[in-house]
Amino acid sequence: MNAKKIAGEKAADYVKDGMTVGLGTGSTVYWTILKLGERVKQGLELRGVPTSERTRQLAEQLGIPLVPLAEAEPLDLTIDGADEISDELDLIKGGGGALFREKMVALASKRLLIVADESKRVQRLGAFPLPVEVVPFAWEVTARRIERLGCHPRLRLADKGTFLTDNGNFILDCDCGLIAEPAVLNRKLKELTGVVDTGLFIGMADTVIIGASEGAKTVERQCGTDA
Ligand SMILES: O=C(CO)[C@H](O)[C@H](O)COP(=O)(O)O
Repeated sequence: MNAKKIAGEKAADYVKDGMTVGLGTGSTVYWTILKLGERVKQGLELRGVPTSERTRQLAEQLGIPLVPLAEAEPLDLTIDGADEISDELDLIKGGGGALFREKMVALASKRLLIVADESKRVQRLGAFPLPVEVVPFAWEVTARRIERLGCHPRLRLADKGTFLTDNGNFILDCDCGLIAEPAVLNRKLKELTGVVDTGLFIGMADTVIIGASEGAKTVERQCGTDA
């Protein structure tokens, strides 16, 4: 069976009546949103906060009531996918290009629940190129600054030209090698003018649900491991 589906559907069990929930982006949380759509049709009271235009469209098609982030804080829970999950439950996100809104919504939430298949678990982050959202103005200059931090940025392309985020920005996919100190790298990147945000989510995930054909495994953040 589809491991992403198993993890995604399991996460929907965490959503209780009356909750305000951040709805993540990607092919794993897709299954969560589908399940929530079914439950809303059966009477579940839920307010969703989408993390991308793609997710907004899906939720609207399913009849999930949506609310702008500015009117929703604090959210009870956000459910989202990830591109890499370390042993410390630090994450690389942004493979789908939604990292900025995903981070905004997750930071406004009491709890962040991540859904993924086993392939996303790593000992150390960095095999997956780190997505960094940058403003388009003189992006090459920002890329050069990132290069000086020891990363190799590559401009993300789409079918027709440069990939644009929902915020109208570019994504630089940065090969930084295996990242020894994710919090330090995150801080250095965020200090650069031109960088909007990075796909490093440090100390943010509370719970991870890993799907596998034999079922879903849940991993909770250990107290005291926050960055
Ligand atoms: O960060 C993301 C989008 O910006 C996604 O959550 C991440 O790419 C995982 O996606 P998928 O569940 O499709 O593997």
